[in-house]
Amino acid sequence: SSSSFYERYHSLEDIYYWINRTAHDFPNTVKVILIGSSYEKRPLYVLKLSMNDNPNKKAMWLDCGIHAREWVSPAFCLWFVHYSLSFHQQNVDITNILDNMDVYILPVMNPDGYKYTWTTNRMWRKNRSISKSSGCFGADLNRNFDANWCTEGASSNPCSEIYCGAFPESEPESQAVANFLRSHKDSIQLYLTIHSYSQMLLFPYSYTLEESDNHNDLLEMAQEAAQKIRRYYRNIYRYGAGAKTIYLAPGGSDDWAYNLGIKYSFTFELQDRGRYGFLLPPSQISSACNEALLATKVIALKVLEKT
Ligand SMILES: NCCCCC[C@@H](C[SeH])C(=O)O
Ligand SMILES: [Zn+2]
Ligand SMILES: [Zn+2]
Repeated sequence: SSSSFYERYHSLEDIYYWINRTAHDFPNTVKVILIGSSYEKRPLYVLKLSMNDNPNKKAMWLDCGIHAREWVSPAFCLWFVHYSLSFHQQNVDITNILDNMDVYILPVMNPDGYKYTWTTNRMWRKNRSISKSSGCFGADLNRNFDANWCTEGASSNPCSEIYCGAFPESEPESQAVANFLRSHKDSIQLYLTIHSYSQMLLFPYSYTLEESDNHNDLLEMAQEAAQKIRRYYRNIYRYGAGAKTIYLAPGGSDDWAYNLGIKYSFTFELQDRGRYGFLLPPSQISSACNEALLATKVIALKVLEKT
């Protein structure tokens, strides 16, 4: 049954097929937008979910697969699209969200890295650009954005797992996302970026211990989401500003989107807390994605209340 499709990890080719098949099957609500290409010239496809053409609708952004080895992340983007298309008009929460917000979904932000984890090195994190001087590959796309770029919590060593790149947006993948968000910043009110693992709901800032101006709003939203996950799924998610809750991490997509003006910006770290880590078994995809879906609903509904 189709539910088993969404409870498995899929190769990059399968995901590209799924993207085009979904747009073909739902021509009135799903559009494919090519926002750029990866270092190895693979397409960066964004799916736009739009349930109606209300003129002054706002939007939210959801990206997955920025880090190659975090396979449950793309699994959630597919899960979210399937759930939205299957339960719009049935589930009151997703109906409320989709009636009032378009959703831009980037299922695999780092296709070269994702492919590499399927063919060569399951634990690869970065993209696959090459630094001629060092002969090492890849920049950490979540350190490559123009937000306190390459300060403490990133490395200027191209062989490091947290290499910040040659300069901000030096990588085609982060440049494509930044360009799209810049050109849609007036309509996009919520930015979500999906990672694994450690079960955390994080918000700006990660590049400094300073609090963001709407820190209390963001804290309340993350807290409510974590409390709902605890109540409905009996699972524990920590929450808070990134620098304090996980570690200092400059050049992140969430901090950059926040400073661009997208004042509701979150990084989700999905299951688990280390037992399997990045190698989360497919049998846990549904629980991980249901938890992420609940957090997404709570936060998106609160954004609609507040704006
Ligand atoms: N923008 C930084 C949010 C906090 C760190 C998130 C993790 C996900 Se693997 C990281 O990029 O190291
Ligand atoms: Zn990550
Ligand atoms: Zn992580």
